Amino acid sequence: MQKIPATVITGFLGAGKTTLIRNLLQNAGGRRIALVINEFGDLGVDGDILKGCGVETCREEDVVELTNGCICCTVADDFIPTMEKLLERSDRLDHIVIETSGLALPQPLVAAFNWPEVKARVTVDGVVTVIDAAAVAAGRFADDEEKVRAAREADESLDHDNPLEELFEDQIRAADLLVLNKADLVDAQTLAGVRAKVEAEAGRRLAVVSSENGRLPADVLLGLGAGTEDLIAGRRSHHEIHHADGHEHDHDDFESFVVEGGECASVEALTEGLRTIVAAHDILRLKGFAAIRGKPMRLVVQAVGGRIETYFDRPFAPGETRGTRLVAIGLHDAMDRGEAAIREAVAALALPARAAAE
Ligand SMILES: Nc1nc2c(ncn2[C@@H]2O[C@H](COP(=O)(O)OP(=O)(O)OP(=O)(O)O)[C@@H](O)[C@H]2O)c(=O)[nH]1
Repeated sequence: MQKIPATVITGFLGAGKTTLIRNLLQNAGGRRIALVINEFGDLGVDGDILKGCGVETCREEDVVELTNGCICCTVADDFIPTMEKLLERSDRLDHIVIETSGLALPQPLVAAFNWPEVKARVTVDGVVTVIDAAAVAAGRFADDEEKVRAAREADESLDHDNPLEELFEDQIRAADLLVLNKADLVDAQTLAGVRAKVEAEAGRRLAVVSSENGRLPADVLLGLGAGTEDLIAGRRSHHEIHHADGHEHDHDDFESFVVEGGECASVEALTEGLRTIVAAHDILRLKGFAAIRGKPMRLVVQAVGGRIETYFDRPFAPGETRGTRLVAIGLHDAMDRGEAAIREAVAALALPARAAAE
């Protein structure tokens, strides 16, 4: 029996994984693709967006959402049973695509393909790591070396591990293909610099392509034939190197919560308000849905750092609450400190209830 190929799409929060998958589904050339989507945070935004993308070959039953924690930590409880269920109808599947959460370490997930139940039937076609070229160029994943040096001088015992930097490096190390996405936001020279940086980080030769909005032919993303489950032991993460004692990997460094508010006056008012909130509280990622007075459609809201995008995707369903629901993700300390203020500020963006009802 031929094994079903599975592609793991990974990359940091907001790098463009869902956008790339959406494009892939629209250009799948008739392939029947099942999607497994894992998100950090309790709001299934990516699944909701992909289910609503209107691609005929992507049926609702082919999209499985895993929102019960980060996929790399719930492999046994969630991922293996999900794969087994998908395989029950494998005769109708050409490919499986797995979108990890932006905070996942790909290594434990890929290693899970060596579990006998899965290994007999599926092979990892490749790990595709999506990189936000603009964020790399802006230094989001690198420490300010001057600051680190000063902090170390002040306290020699300081254990330097920037969680963003580590995750970024681990996701690159796991890759068979690197996608330098958001190429539209940087110039050619900057893109070349980003490429050199990630190639150096990978420490081995691997394919690198650039993209705008994840637009790449399906043949570039699928059919790598890497068999990554057999290679992953040689691509160890920082975590595996530092915690060989079996210490559980968790996501203590990051935190997420869902914030809610009422209808807003306009897209501009909402966007400006959110921009201020994101900056004031160092929110890394904010995404979800909102309602604008007088507009029957639901507004999708996507913030990656200070860059905010919105679009209306579908009418509110009868009985569906018209309001703002956003998942906010950031470093644990910043989010803990800011939670009450963030909730209050998002709630304050809404029109007074009476005006909203008018
Ligand atoms: N300018 C620009 N924006 C992009 C590009 N790719 C994605 N985006 C935007 O970046 C934001 C995040 O994109 P997503 O595809 O949701 O990113 P993600 O990696 O799935 O995010 P998480 O699942 O939250 O980790 C959205 O507003 C996208 O429209 C690109 O190539 N250029």
